[in-house]
Amino acid sequence: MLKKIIISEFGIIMKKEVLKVVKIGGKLIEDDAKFAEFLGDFVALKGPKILVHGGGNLATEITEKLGYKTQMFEGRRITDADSIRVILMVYGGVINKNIVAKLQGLGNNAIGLSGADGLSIVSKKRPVKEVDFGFVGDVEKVNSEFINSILKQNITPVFSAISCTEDGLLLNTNGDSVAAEIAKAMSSIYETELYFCFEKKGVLGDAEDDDSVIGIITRDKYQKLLEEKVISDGMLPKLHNCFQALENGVKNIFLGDFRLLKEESVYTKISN
Ligand SMILES: Nc1ncnc2c1ncn2[C@@H]1O[C@H](COP(=O)(O)OP(=O)(O)O)[C@@H](O)[C@H]1O
Ligand SMILES: CC(=O)N[C@@H](CCC(=O)OP(=O)(O)O)C(=O)O
Repeated sequence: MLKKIIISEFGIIMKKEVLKVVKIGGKLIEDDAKFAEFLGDFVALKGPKILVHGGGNLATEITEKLGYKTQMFEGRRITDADSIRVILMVYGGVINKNIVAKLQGLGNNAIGLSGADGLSIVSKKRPVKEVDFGFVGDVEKVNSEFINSILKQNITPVFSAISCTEDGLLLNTNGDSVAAEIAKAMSSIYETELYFCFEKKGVLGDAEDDDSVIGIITRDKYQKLLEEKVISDGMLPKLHNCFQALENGVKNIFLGDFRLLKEESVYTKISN
């Protein structure tokens, strides 16, 4: 058990157990060698852990093969009635089940979930403002007690980027948002750490230079990066989610590539 123990002059204070919430992006899932290395490191993590996966790339590929168009706006997919069917098949089906099976093969018991399972991630359809996102949800509630009941059985929950309304409507939800909302909700029970594993070694100061990783991003730095337009596309919701999580109880947040779970990896840390 990874519990932090602090010895003060008044005796021993037991701190909350550490929970790691790890998000893996769709592009990494498709790279067999990198994904295998990532899964090995994930399985080796001690203590309770949760895996959240994306799959945007594969969803785009299948959608286009079927002759439908893909439209993104500020890093989020505009999801019409045809797209949501593909999303459910790809995220909830082939990707989620393959990851769970791979974890089982590595001796790590796991269970694949969408937000509808145990009504674990409740969302609301994104209101139509400047853009109508269609079947896209914003998370409103995470059922932390249900998720904890799985962790307590030593089973790793593996979440796809699918949420569900109270009325039973399945909605596509940005995977980074799902991870951040789970981490926020679990912070009432655990000391929570959030890891975003994606294509790059961290947040880059220069999009052309893969080695220009910014070590620490504070809120002030984040505002500057936004103003200077150093961040774009999928990095916009990713960093927005990071600061939301930091302000809502998540202790530590890291962004990096498939090696992020290794001790010696290069990464960006999000800080106040
Ligand atoms: N400053 C930046 N540093 C790193 N990546 C950036 C930056 N600005 C934009 N990006 C883009 O954001 C992408 C990460 O977002 P996204 O594709 O949604 O990740 P994920 O693979 O987790 O889904 C990177 O692959 C990169 O193309
Ligand atoms: C609403 C929305 O944008 N949902 C995302 C969910 C998948 C995801 O986040 O996948 P990656 O992590 O691989 O980008 C999408 O459909 O692309």
